[in-house]
Amino acid sequence: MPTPHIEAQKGEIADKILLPGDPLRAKFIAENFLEDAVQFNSVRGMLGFTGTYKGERVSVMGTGMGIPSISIYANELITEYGVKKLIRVGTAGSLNADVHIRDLVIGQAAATTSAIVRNDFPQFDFPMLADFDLLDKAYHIAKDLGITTHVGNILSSDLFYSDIDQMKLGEFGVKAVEMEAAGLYYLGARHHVQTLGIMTISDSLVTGEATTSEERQLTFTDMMKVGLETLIAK
Ligand SMILES: O=P(O)(O)O[C@H]1O[C@H](CO)[C@@H](O)[C@H]1O
Ligand SMILES: O=c1cc[nH]c(=O)[nH]1
Repeated sequence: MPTPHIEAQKGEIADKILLPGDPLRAKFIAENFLEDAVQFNSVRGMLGFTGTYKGERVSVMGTGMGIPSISIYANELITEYGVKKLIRVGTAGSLNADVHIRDLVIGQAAATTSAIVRNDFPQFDFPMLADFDLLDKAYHIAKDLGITTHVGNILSSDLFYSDIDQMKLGEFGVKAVEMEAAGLYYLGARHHVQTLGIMTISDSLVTGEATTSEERQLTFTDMMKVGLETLIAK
């Protein structure tokens, strides 16, 4: 049965999915990496596709920007369509001088300005963690491909334009800021499914550098490959 936000029938979505924020990035992945890709969603322009990658059935779908948006899609994918492995492939801003534009950052854990945890657990701090099996696989796949990859804490901010001193977290080793991973990890814990965030550094809050659109395209391709290889790794 279709959900309020996804028009696919049951069975049209694979149990493994890549989740870029940008629905056009989902289309790019389907067109450039998947064979026999079929579009399963266009509700609100949030494009989703299922095809095969190296013979394995996989899906890719946009999530929109921010934790409220990714939480809607991840919830429906997990609870209504039975998705078990969800990997975000996003962009992020570096908070750390050692983390350069075009590098990959794999979010081992995600701090957040969102109240998602405090709403449910007012008396606890609840660390939001990536699935270790996916994390381990992604790191080794990226390393074997020769891609500069950092693993560690990230910040999932509610605001792209923030007045908070996010750079302060860089002093505590937080690698980068983006806007969705903590929400995805929280739902992974809630529903006992595997989740991971792999981000490409598109800009640096430390140096002010930013990638060109051509460079971003090439680096995005590395991240997509690592995400897909991780999804199908045994
Ligand atoms: O490139 P995506 O995956 O959308 O990720 C990042 O880019 C958006 C902000 O420009 C936010 O969604 C942030 O998390
Ligand atoms: O959320 C994001 C994504 C990319 N760059 C940023 O500074 N923030």
